[in-house]
Amino acid sequence: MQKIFDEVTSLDKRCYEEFFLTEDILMEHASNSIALYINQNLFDKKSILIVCGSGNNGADGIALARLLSSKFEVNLYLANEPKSYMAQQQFKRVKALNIKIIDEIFEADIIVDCLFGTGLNKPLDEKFINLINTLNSYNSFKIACDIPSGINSLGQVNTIAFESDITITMGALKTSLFSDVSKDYVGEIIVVNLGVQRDIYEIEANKFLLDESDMKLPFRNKKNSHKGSYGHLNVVAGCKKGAGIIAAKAAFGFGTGLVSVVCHENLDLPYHIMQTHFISENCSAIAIGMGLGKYETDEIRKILNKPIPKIIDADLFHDKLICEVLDQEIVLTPHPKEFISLLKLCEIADVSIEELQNNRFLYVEKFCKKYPNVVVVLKGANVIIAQNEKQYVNSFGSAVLSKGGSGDVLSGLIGSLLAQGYKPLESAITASLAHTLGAKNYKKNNYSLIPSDLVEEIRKL
Ligand SMILES: NC(=O)C1=CN([C@@H]2O[C@H](COP(=O)(O)OP(=O)(O)OC[C@H]3O[C@@H](n4cnc5c(N)ncnc54)[C@H](OP(=O)(O)O)[C@@H]3O)[C@@H](O)[C@H]2O)[C@@H](O)CC1
Ligand SMILES: [K+]
Repeated sequence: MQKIFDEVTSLDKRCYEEFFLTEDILMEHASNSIALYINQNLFDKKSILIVCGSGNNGADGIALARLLSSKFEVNLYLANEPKSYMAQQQFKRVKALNIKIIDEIFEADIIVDCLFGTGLNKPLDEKFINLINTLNSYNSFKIACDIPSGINSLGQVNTIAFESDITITMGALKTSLFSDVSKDYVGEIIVVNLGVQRDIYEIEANKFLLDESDMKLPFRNKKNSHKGSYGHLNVVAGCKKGAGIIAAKAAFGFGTGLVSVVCHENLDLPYHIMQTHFISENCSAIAIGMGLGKYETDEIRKILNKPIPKIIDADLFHDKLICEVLDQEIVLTPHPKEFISLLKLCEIADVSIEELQNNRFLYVEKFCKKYPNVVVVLKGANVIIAQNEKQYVNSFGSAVLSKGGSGDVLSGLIGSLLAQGYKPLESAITASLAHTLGAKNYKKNNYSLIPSDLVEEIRKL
């Protein structure tokens, strides 16, 4: 996994003060890294439009123009006068080299967006909205320098942002690149060094970007084992029984030895899934909430109070009952609408979905501060998995998963690992990664996935 930082100004400052690097050295590495990417990956292109703002993001772009000027047809556009010290220095250098500065933008093979980076500090005015709109309309290969212009430090987009194919970000990953809103703008994200290796540039962090290697699939090491060695998951089914059945099938395919659906009515289940009317004697984990609908509160309370690992989903996030069990080390898998209900029930915040989506990391942090034992999996374009002070981002998700039933598969996967004895946090991380990477492997198209396809792909991981 890779560290993510809310801000990097203090990390840049540490480079000056502790490693005696200058702003100029850092910037030369920043601009050189973009030049290197273009030289190595886009050498067949001819023209480049570099669009610069007045601060150091703009300065990166002006330096880039100097580095690429003899190899490409470079068109440098300064949207505002260079204002920061480094922007003025870089400007002096390109002027001395007679590099072409254009007054009007036009489409080029490559666009590099150097309008605003970490310094965006107010909403864009009409001039910049129009400029970014025009850039977005071009059919060029689009590179964002550090951060797509228009995304602020909290990962919010006020009106518009640059839609990049790739974001080359300086020094370390930033939280703002992983808001749900940012997902439509950042493209592929590449981190480059600023004169010291990344592990030296970076300090301790509480946020992490998950990599594929963080998925620890439940491979079996014991040769002398039987089905009981791999746990017994009980999935509590409610009114919408399909949800529980989808979860049960996913859990079975993910390695749990035995899976039973708990339901008072007789169900038509696949032959390998069992049915029980009450929680099984040897139950090693419970999945509850999905499709629950109307239920007998006392019965659910009794189940929730059993000292057995649990994954809780869906309808229970709208019931005060949930607050009674938040001291347990349980896994909760709310989507944004369910999470705002949970925040309200727990008297943490009464906010709209928009407010939550604009500040996902913040509200997860507030929740985990109050309930440090709970593992939260906040669904979204970038899933946040959190416990206590640590937050993990799974950015492998895609629109393929935006379907009824996808969440039930996830609950089943988490329940499966809990039943097999994995810890709640590791269960949530591996299950979430398997869920999104399985969906990524579904190659037919991005609209037709059904839960059984997803389970099939996950079984092949
Ligand atoms: N520090 C380092 O060592 C290194 C830094 N590096 C690079 O520096 C970047 C950060 O630079 P930065 O701090 O100068 O901020 P930046 O993003 O250029 O924006 C500030 C400028 O924009 C203006 N402005 C803001 N909002 C606006 C708006 N809505 N509409 C209009 N104008 C607006 C603002 O104007 P002002 O507020 O002063 O009026 C100011 O002039 C960072 O992302 C990375 O790319 C790398 O080279 C590595 C080494
Ligand atoms: K930018």
